[in-house]
Amino acid sequence: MRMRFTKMQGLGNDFVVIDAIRQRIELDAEQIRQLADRHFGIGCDQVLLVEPPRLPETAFHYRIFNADGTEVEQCGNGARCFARYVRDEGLAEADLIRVGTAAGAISLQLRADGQVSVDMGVPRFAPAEIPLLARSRAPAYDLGAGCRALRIGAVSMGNPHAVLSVSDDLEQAPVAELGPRIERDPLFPRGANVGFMQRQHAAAIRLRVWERGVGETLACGTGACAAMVIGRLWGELEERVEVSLPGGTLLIEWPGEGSPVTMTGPATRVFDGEIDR
Ligand SMILES: N[C@H](CCC[C@H](N)C(=O)O)C(=O)O
Repeated sequence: MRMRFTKMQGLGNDFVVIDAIRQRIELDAEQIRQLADRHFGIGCDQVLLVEPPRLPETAFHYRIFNADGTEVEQCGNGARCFARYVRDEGLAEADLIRVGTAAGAISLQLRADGQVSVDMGVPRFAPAEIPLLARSRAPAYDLGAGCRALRIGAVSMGNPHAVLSVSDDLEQAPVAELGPRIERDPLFPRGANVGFMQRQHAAAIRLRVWERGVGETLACGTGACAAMVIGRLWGELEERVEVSLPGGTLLIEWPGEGSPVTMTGPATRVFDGEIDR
């Protein structure tokens, strides 16, 4: 049976977007892995499903699957692509689109300049997926990862994030070595995305992210939000921060605790296709 899809990307974090409103879609973890495979499938970091709404006052349900087949709670770069997709496909007319996710509802704002702003919701410091935070609200934690004690911040953007501050050259950061170890550390029973943040000044950071269920990606939207929030809690960042990732730059705004985080950046359609499934 043929399935239509659209390949999209947000700062090089790439997606296979599937309309599950006008197509009947049933995909198990193995089929997701096959679609995401960069040699035997289409290739992407995440598969995104566009579904009819489930939550009140939302226009769609937005489902996210990592390349390893796991379904997750939130994806920031994917949210911007979701907005662009439903608009281009004529599934939505409004510039402001409210969608439901496994982490609750978020608002997507299509802007006149072609970028998309997303209200990513209020960061959570004592969520079930990071029980460590329930024990203490200190924004920084010492974590013994092997022989090195690391200073680490942890926050949920609906999905779990660990954030490490890196003082020296970000290109030399041990992303491939420490990323998977922290992703699977018992402190994060549902796994974690791991951000390596280098502060440039109070309004700019550089960031690399080892993503749960994928590995290092060219950009991570929720990771950019998490890093900015932790940096701000550490008293090092202002409320508007440019986050430079290997794939490009996001603007992250957060007034402070109890307020939602806003992420602004691009969303690009790459090609449409069909695949047998
Ligand atoms: N790997 C993430 C999901 C995708 C997040 C990322 N692509 C973004 O833009 O936020 C997780 O397992 O929570």
